[in-house]
Amino acid sequence: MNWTSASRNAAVDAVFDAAPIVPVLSIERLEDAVPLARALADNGLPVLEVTLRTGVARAAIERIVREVPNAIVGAGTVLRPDDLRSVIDAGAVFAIAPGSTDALYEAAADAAIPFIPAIATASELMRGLDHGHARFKFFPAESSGGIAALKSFAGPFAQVRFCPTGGIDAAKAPAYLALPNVATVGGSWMVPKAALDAGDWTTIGRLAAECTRLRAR
Ligand SMILES: O=C(O)C(=O)C[C@H](O)[C@H](O)COP(=O)(O)O
Repeated sequence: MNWTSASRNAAVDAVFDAAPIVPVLSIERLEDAVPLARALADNGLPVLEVTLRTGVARAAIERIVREVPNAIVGAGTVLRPDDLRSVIDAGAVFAIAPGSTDALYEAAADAAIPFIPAIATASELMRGLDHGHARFKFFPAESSGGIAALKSFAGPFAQVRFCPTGGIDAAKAPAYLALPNVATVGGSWMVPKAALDAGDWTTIGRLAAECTRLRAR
């Protein structure tokens, strides 16, 4: 794919606009991947960020892609060009990073799937704009200025849309979603570790359903 700014923005917007909240997942046991993805996607959160923080992450992406057709599966914690290539092979439909590097921007320029870099400062954002990106994860959102920072970015960078992630929970998400430059919000609060460890898909499904009501404000 030879991305233009417009085609990349459109591809990322299709992901951003598919759900108000993006669960950020850290899957330790491969057998959890499909029931977890179903609990989320069947309760209104189809966009999933499966982080490459665990050994089974790529295999988890493959399984979810194969067995949960209503999920929109992306890979998170993509740090290097090799990560990008391997998640494309696994079937991820988007890739997202906690930051941004020249190496990743170069690898993303002709990658088969859209890449969503993260920024925390105006200068990082401007480097992304130079590479033709106008859709970013804002990470780590809460500790990088949160709502106030996003309001400040809206002035000079009116064309940019964000997915703030990092330190956000159900109580904080509505104020982010109310900002015109916030498309969707990432977070892990709907997958509490105790529920995941216990295979309590009912609780995770209920928390996911609650996320879909956060946009109604
Ligand atoms: O691993 C990555 O690529 C990340 O960007 C980190 C995650 O986005 C945050 O860990 C979000 O998690 P919470 O703060 O628990 O909601």
